[in-house]
Amino acid sequence: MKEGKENIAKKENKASDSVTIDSVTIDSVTTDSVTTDSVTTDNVTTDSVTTDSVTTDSVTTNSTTATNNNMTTTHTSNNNSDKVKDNLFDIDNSFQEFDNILLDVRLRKSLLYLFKFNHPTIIQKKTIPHIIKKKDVIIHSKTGTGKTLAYLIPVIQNLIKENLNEKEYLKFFYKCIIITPSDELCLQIHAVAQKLCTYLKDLVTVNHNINHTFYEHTTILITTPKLLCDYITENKKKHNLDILTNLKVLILDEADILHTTLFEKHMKTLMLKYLSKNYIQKYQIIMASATINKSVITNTSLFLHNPLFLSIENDKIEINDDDISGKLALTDDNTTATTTTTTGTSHVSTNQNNQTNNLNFNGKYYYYLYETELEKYVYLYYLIKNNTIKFKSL
Ligand SMILES: Nc1ncnc2c1ncn2[C@@H]1O[C@H](COP(=O)(O)OP(=O)(O)OP(=O)(O)O)[C@@H](O)[C@H]1O
Repeated sequence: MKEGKENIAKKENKASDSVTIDSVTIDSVTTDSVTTDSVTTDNVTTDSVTTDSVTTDSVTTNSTTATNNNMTTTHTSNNNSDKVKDNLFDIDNSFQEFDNILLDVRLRKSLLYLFKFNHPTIIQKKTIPHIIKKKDVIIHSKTGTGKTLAYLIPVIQNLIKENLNEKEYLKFFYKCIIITPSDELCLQIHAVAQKLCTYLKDLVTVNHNINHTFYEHTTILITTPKLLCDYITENKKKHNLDILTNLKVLILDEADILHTTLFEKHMKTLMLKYLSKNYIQKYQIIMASATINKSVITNTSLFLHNPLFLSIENDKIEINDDDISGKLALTDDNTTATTTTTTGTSHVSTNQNNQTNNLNFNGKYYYYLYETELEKYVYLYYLIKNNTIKFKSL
């Protein structure tokens, strides 16, 4: 599937090649609850970035000028935060390009200069405003539609805001944990998050604990269910340290796979013992998945707080804790349609259109039909595990 994803990226890059980004002028950047007077960012490689007037809910930035490796932002506080907060995004009209959404300048810079992405995909457009408002969401869209950035962009934006005023030792102590089924996926997500945080090294740091090579604390930790369980226990035992005390966002990527029996033991421990919704503090939960079925929603109701179901296929559907099964019929139909009967049949297709905005899927994909969900995931797990299929697939 990586092949397909790279093609999407290449296509989008091609489109953005025609846009000159030597000099960017930002008219409006929004940051709330910032009381810092001065924020300095280094490692900026832009030729010239100038922000003329930056208006924020609780902050008005008078001047932001970045030249080569030196960018300084000056903020002045204002108290009107809550009203404006709800209008962070004009969801219907203006959120067509990353260039005109209200993101931190350093985040936008990495999107425009490093990723060379100008436009959000449909699922990103749909998701980002809700995550930025700290809602629990379930992101449901086909593989390769940009779910990773759909949650990373708003989560990192929120972490930037939080960390501007944060005590130094709390900035880098596990504010966000991303759980995903395999080491390979951890590394892939890590690479994307790392790139997105290129200009934010003093505010938001990212790491994974694959191969247990990771001993330093970071703002974002990317991990698997087993590694996370081990890491929590190890820290408790050895250092009497609860690594979940500072948690603000929990993300389950490939949530459908995480809820198969393959991961049952560790997911149950995490959900019932460490991360249940009765856990001491409330944190935001985001789930991303290409297929959502009944068991996923039932299991996650253990710890989701009034989630929004955001899907490309269906319009936004509200799922309340006490109304889960009713809503499920909707998504269940979609899911079963793609996983029906004929055992062992395989297909190869090329040049399929997907549903993202102006993006076409040009790679190859293969699919096999199995009788049960479990067989499908077991098969897939071993394909990924043995590196037969690199990167992700569904
Ligand atoms: N806004 C964008 N513009 C152009 N390309 C994008 C954009 N967002 C993501 N992409 C590219 O699309 C590809 C697929 O993205 P991603 O891996 O996040 O999809 P996904 O929906 O998470 O897939 P999966 O279900 O396999 O996790 C990647 O190569 C990514 O770089």
